Formats: sequence, C-alpha cells, structure tokens
Amino acid sequence: MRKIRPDLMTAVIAPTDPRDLAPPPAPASLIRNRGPLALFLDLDGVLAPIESRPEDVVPDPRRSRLLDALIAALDGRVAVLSGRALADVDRILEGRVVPVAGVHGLERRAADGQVESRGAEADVALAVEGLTQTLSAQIADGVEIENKGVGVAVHYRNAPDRAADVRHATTTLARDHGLHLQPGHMVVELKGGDTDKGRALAAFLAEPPFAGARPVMIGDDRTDEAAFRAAEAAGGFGILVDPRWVSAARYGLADTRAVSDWLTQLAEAAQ
Ligand SMILES: O=P(O)(O)OC[C@H]1O[C@H](O[C@H]2O[C@H](CO)[C@@H](O)[C@H](O)[C@H]2O)[C@H](O)[C@@H](O)[C@@H]1O
Repeated sequence: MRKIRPDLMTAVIAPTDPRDLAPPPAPASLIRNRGPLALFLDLDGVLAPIESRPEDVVPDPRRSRLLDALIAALDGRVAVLSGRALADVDRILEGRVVPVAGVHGLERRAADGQVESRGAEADVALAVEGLTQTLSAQIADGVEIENKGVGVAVHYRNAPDRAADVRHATTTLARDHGLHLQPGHMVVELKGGDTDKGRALAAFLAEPPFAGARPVMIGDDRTDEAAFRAAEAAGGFGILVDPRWVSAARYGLADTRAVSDWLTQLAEAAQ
C-alpha cells in the first residue's frame, strides 16, 4: 500500500490552529463604522491575570480607572459576566460595574441595580459538605473549595496531581444532588441551576442601556463560548484571550495586557 507522508497527513487532518485568530479591529474603526457597542467582559483571565488562588485576585486602581472610562465612554453599556459570586466581583472591581452576571449567570444584577438569583442553594450546601468530607486529604494537599452559594468551585491549580480525584468527587456529588457540572481553568464547578453566560448576555441585551447595541464579548475560558455565540447571534462578535481551542469567537488577543491595551484604545475612541 502507498505510504502517506506524515507531514501531509497533519496538513489535511489538523483543525484550524486556534492561534491563527486575527486580532480584533482597531477600536476607532469599530466606533466609526459599526454603531453603538455594548461591552461584555469576563473577569479572571481577561480583566485580571490568572493567580494561584481565587483570593489572590485583588483590586487594581488602574483597572478600576479603565472601567470608569469605558462606562463613561459607552454610556453605561459595560457588563461583567463572571463565574465568581456577585459580591466577589464587586470586591475585585471595587463596585465599579453595576450590570454583573455572577456564578455563570445564576446571579444577575441589572443596570438598574435589581438583583435576581436563581439556583438550588440548599443542594449546593449539601454538595459542599460532601466535597469537604470526600476531599479532605486532597484539601490538605492544596485543593480549594470555593462556596458561591448557588454554585461551588473545586480548584486543583495548587494540587494538579489531584485532578482525577476532584473530577471523580464532583461528578458523583453533582449526580447525587442534581447539580450541573462545569469544568474550567484547573477547576470543576457544580452549579445549582442550568444557565450560562450566553443567556445572561441576551438578558442584558434586552434591557436598557444595552438594547440595540452591537455586543462585543471578551473571554478566556470554555465557559465563555456560550456568550461568544450569543454575541454573534445578536450581530456582534467574541474575542478569545490566549486562544487554545477552535472557538465561536471571531478574534483573539494574546493576554490580559493586550486586553487592557485594546480596552484603553476603545475608551479613548468612544469618548
Ligand atoms: O468567569 P470568570 O470571571 O473568568 O471566573 C471563572 C472562575 O474564576 C476563578 O477561578 C479562576 O481564577 C483563579 C484566580 O486567577 C484561579 O486561581 C483558578 O484556578 C481559576 O479557575 C474563580 O475562583 C471561580 O469561582 C470562577 O468560576
């Protein structure tokens, strides 16, 4: 049988290299040609670099000033879509952003300050108890449990060799308590309800001051894919930070520094 050269096989089989995602258009041209924009921002890995532990992410006056400038320049059309709890987002962003979806959309505070929270808190509390018992040895090794009320995250960034134990325990407890399983950056989360950042983005877009604007979503995790798709469906687009997979995002940026530069240009162009 004729042999196929391995280098040619790769060329045919390999998917599009995610790192080929083009950078987003220059903000000045977006503002000039595309009408009003609405900005949707993920927190960890986008507004803040990834740190060893969730509590290591702290307020940053430069970031807060940038958010102030964006909110003013875009007439309030800036929302944060995070996996963190609302209170934790407020701690890190010093309360600068009112429209925030927390715990991947299970909590949502609208631009008028009204908060809605849906999720089976009691079931999550039972799962937290179960996880704390089942993973006591792994917790001693560095696994961290982050209780977010309507969800719980089990982090293994500081104990990567315990990843399989974490996956096994979270899968079992999700099944036992009817919770939704969601993997992320060195973390497995259990959610007390079935929603996602895409639905949160769509809910914001149906309300003032976001209604009628073209959504731009910036995210860095697989949990942001639903929001990239929602942004595309509404005539906007997504920007994936540090692209490592084939994404629904149309553009890519290398890291949080590139995000901050692009957002700074956007705030200046939109003034
Ligand atoms: O949607 P996000 O705002 O990006 O939130 C996703 C999760 O972020 C946090 O965990 C991640 O960031 C930590 C700090 O950099 C890092 O130590 C951890 O390994 C990451 O998974 C947060 O703690 C989670 O609750 C969020 O769901």
